[in-house]
Amino acid sequence: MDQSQEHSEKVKDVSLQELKARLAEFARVRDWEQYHSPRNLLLALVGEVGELSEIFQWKGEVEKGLPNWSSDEKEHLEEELSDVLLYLVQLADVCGLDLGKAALSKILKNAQKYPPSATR
Ligand SMILES: Nc1ccn([C@H]2C[C@H](O)[C@@H](COP(=O)(O)OP(=O)(O)OP(=O)(O)O)O2)c(=O)n1
Repeated sequence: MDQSQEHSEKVKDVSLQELKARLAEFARVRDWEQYHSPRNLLLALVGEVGELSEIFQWKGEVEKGLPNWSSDEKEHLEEELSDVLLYLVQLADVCGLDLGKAALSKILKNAQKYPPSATR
């Protein structure tokens, strides 16, 4: 079993708090906190959204579950999705916001704005 397989076996669920803490440590030990301003992180996030979009660019519509994609293509997609998530988590953190709490609260607001009966 290689290191990444071993890692994915061990990881059952991942919290935003854990990602936030690990990313803060990653930046701290490299002395990169000085670069991680809200604006810089936002630009990095947008750059990664661009890289994510490139994966789908020119492909036409893609079937859910990606049945025709190679494992390399799926791994590439996992990496770009992760980059977006990791910059998003860092952006919320340096803004002093609790992203998990905010997202749950937004889901509640969305449900009030779009009640199930109104969407049928
Ligand atoms: N100042 C930085 C630089 C990188 N990262 C982390 C967040 C992303 O998960 C990843 C981004 O690294 P790269 O800029 O090397 O981007 P890619 O991984 O997309 O590489 P490439 O652009 O060569 O495909 O590293 C970070 O937290 N802070």
